[in-house]
Amino acid sequence: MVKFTVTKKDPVTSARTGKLETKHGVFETPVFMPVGTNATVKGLWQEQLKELGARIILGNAFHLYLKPGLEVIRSFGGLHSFMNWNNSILTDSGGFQVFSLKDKKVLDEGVLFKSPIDGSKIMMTPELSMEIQMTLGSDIAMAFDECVAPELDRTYAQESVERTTRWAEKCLAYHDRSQALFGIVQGAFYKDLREKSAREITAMDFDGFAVGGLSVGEPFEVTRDILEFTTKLLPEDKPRYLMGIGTPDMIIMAVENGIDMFDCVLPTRMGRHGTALTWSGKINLKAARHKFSKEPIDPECNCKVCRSYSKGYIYHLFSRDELLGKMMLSYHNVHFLLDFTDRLRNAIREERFLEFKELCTRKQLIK
Ligand SMILES: CNc1nc2cc3c(cc2[nH]1)N=C(N)NC3
Repeated sequence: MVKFTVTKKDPVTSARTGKLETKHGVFETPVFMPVGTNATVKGLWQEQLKELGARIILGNAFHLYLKPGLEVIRSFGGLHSFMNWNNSILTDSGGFQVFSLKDKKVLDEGVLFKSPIDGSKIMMTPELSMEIQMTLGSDIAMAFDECVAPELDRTYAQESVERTTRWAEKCLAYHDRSQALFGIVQGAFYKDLREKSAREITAMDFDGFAVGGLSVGEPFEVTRDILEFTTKLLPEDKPRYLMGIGTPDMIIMAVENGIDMFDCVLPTRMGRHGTALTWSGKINLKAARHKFSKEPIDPECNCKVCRSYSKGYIYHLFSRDELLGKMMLSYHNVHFLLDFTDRLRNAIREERFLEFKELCTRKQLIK
């Protein structure tokens, strides 16, 4: 179970702060959740995540079911002890991952696909997704949903919303509620389908609600328009989670519309490719202009990397494709987003949300 309370509402926008309690601790929202797909946030040790202040991370039912598999996870007594992480974990249901596979068959009882690991045939059903997440023992599990490519026609999008609703009912029927269970609202970019999905999903007894199917390459204005419309249809007293976002402009837009939780692979993925998030925008540490730089990545950042290492040194590490460069940027980027979210939360608490948004615009952190 999770206990969620709204602690402060912004007087002008739908932004709010809250407190979310799981059996692995209490943390404040809005909260950024680093993604740890294969039981690791790539490039960081659990101790580093802790020192950065990460209070909840993501795991993934699909990936962990394929490897190491339920037998291993069960023998360790669940994901927390397997990876020695005793803060909170939210596990995604596999909905998004399965739909990213090219050769799959969507049936009413679930999705038939070939394991990308050994080619074996697997039928991922709502029940199996629940079984996996209960075995993982995460604090928050996600319903098994169908994520459709936005360009699919409206007819298919409607069928998909109906399937997601039926699968949500099956998840609730099967789940033993030993962990919190969140529903996911779909509907692509059709407001009437978003309304239908939100009405059907929020009528069910979920502990929180996610908005799925956004930030999949659509223009920022489309994301904002659909998000603003959909979030207003979600209950105020339960956590609202926008899946898969994590750049400053998306975070500000999501929180302004009343979102409490968000996750993204970007900080570590960008880190591995040499891009650093800073308070004056992104910089590419593979660019030769940094070769002689004695400066930190970001003079406004107080993370361990910025306190001890220069851009010239990190440029060198990337020029030799050294592991340490990737690890340092991953560390810095996760710190940046956690720190950004902390400052955003404080701004809401002190009724300075729009001022903070204005500051981010001036710094060209957001459009
Ligand atoms: C852009 N990234 C992203 N969008 C998502 C959307 C979803 C998701 C994960 C995502 N990650 N997981 C689901 N179970 N459904 C919707």
